[in-house]
Order: sequence, then C-alpha cells, then structure tokens
Amino acid sequence: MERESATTYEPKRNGEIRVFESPDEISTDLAEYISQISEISVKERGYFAIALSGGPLVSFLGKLCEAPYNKTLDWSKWYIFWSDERAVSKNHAESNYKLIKEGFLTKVPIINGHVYSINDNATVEDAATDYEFVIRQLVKVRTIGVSESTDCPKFDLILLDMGSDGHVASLFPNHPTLELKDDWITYITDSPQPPPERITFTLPVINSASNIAIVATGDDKAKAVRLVVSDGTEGPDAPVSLPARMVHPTDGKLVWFLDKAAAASLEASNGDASSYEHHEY
Ligand SMILES: O=C1O[C@H](COP(=O)(O)O)[C@@H](O)[C@H](O)[C@H]1O
Repeated sequence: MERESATTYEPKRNGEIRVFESPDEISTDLAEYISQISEISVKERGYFAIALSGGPLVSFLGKLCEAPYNKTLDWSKWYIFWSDERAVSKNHAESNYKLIKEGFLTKVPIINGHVYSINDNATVEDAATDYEFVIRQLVKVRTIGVSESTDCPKFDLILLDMGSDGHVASLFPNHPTLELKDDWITYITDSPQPPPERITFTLPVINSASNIAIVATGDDKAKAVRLVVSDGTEGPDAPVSLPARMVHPTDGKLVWFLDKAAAASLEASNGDASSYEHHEY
C-alpha cells in the first residue's frame, strides 16, 4: 500500500519521526504501520501482543477497523493489553479500557479471551501485582515474547500517547516510578492528573518492546515534543526526567506520529534540518 504524504525525520537518538498534515493521514499511516507489525509478528511468533493506551490515541485507530484491514488482518492472533489504567470502574468515562473497548474492540473481531484488561475491582497495588502475574504467565508460554537483553516481556508493539507534560502511560515527570528497574507493572497514588490512582507499565517493559509508537497531536504538545526529541540538554527548559524522553527501545524501534501542530516547535528549531535526516514521501 502506498504511504500518505508525510515528512519524516530520523534524529540520532530517538528513532523515526513522522509528521502529518491531518488526523486522517495519521490514522491511515498508523493503520498500515500496525498492520505490517501484526503480520510480521504472526508470521514469526504466531501471536501479536499489543499494548494500548488512553488519550486521543484511540481516535487514530479508526482506519484499522475499516477495509482492507478488517478483512485482511489475522485478528484471531491479536492479544490486547493496556500500558496503563486509571483506578476507576470499567464503565467510567476516565477508564482507558472503556475508551479502547468502545472506540476499537467493538469494531474488530478480536477474541474476547485475548483481551487482558486491568482489574478494576481491587486496590491499585493488588491490580498491579495481578497484571504482572498474568503477563508473567503469558511470557512463560511465549504468547508475549521475552527480551533476551532484559528478561522483560517483549511486546510486539506498545502504542503510547504523550501528554502535554511529556508523560507516557502513567509515568509522570520526576516521579520515583521512573527509577524502577525490576518491576514490570507498578502503581501510583499521586498522579498529577486525575484520577490520582493508576496502574502502569514501567520503563524497562516499555523499552523492551519490539516496536514502540508514540502519538502526539495538538499545539499543547509542541513544547514537550521539542524537549523530548531534541538532542540538547541545555537551557531552562532542559528536561530532567521527562518520561517520553526516557523511551529508548533496547533492541526495538521507536516511531513518533505527530501532526503539524505538535511538530511546530521541532520544525522551527530544526528548520535547517541540521540535526535531522529529512525525507519526503
Ligand atoms: O492519562 C493518560 O494520558 C495519556 C495521554 O494524555 P493526553 O493529555 O493526550 O490525554 C495517555 O497516554 C495515558 O494512557 C493516559 O492514562
């Protein structure tokens, strides 16, 4: 399939960056990107283990629910996980499960038993422990792969949506969870954004994935995109521990999907393309 027209950059340290003119173009390219990873994973491993997130991300999964993908993808091999969840019931407006269920899962033939949502009927501590246990069992039988470098689960794809403060999943700037090395799943009770209690993948798990995609759209994300993507650490805005900046796949690949608004200050500060290899499709 031919790719939509996009501008892409390949910064040295942060993978590939694709910038799109419209939400529709993001949705089209993201569908093709996910479809290719799904096909490769099913061919190589027999499964496709994908972790999804909350935020506007789900609105970009629309094209995946349409032709040709609704007919051509091997949905029976898809296994669904969440990179993070808010401590609310599954029918609450702030539930990431609800968001993905209504916006995606009800539109494609994914097997119900392959949907691994996070327990909404336990304390966040217990829900995090339960989720890690479930993931460990699935790693044992290799429904989820394992990273040879880190011994962590190796999801075929983790799809993240970056908040305007640079958070991904429920990993927030300068939070002690960013230091965790051994836990796969953890919880917080002091999220700077409501609701305060959340369960989240840790950085070692995110960074062990085969593929990571980060979606960021809207001008409120432009500053965080610049701070995360720039190579420099200078200046008053220099990020100390911006979560999205700490996403570095150990052996996998990272692709950013940005709209023009989110990429605006990136393009302004690198208009001469001096730090980026720049391709037009
Ligand atoms: O709280 C969360 O937010 C982010 C996305 O932030 P937004 O500002 O773009 O809505 C999302 O990635 C994460 O899964 C979610 O729990």
